[in-house]
Amino acid sequence: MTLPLRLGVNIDHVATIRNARGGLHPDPIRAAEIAQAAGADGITAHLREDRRHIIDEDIGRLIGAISLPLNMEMAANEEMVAIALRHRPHAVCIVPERREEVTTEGGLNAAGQHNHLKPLITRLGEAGIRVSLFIEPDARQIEAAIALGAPVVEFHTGAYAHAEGEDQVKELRRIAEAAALAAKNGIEPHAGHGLTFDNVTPIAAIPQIAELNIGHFLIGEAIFTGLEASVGRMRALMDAAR
Ligand SMILES: CC(=O)[C@@H](O)[C@H](O)COP(=O)(O)O
Ligand SMILES: NCC(=O)COP(=O)(O)O
Repeated sequence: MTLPLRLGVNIDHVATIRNARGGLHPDPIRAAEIAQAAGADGITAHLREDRRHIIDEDIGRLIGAISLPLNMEMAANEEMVAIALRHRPHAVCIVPERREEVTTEGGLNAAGQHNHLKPLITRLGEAGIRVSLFIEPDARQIEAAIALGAPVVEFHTGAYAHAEGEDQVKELRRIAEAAALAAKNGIEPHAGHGLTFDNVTPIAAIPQIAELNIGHFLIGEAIFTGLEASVGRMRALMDAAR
């Protein structure tokens, strides 16, 4: 059975441009509204510890302004859990963070942090927030997600996106096998990072994957064609892949 494939639009880098001058324009909330009108099924926003793009006020405003589910990406720490419990987004996705990183460079080491992650995941789940773990497409990390009781995992597609030729085929196979393993164990598989018009189709064609979270490329493309067209084209490519 092929599941419907949802598109989560990550609006982080609208905030990157806004923060470049410290003002209010461009407003990430306006971007979320346009993305919704263009076919997005959800909005993703990464509240990083260093607030390099999305800031705390954005989370509160997004929840008040949009009817789409908000997937708040966050590090696994008490500060972020408190913010999530205060705002109650539809979902959180726990991602690894290092201040010196340019972007999320790898997946969460769920297998090596069970005792740290388990209470956080439990508290968030008890608050009615759907918890996802941003992991590599790796059986050991999937087994850790099962042990942690995470209902969703999101596979880091960065290695796939940056690979070429046979290496990209191998990464695609890793993701497909990981999606099948997660689904077989009752975990809903998502995917994201580095996806573009040129590389999305094979990922979108993986039948078990229920959601793709895509941001940087769509915001960059929007500079040239507009956000509505950028999101609309990604939506069409994902639909055509199914
Ligand atoms: C987890 C992931 O791959 C992205 O959703 C994340 O938001 C990347 O971080 P930046 O948006 O800061 O590049
Ligand atoms: N979790 C992936 C995401 O939200 C967007 O990643 P990217 O498309 O900005 O690389």
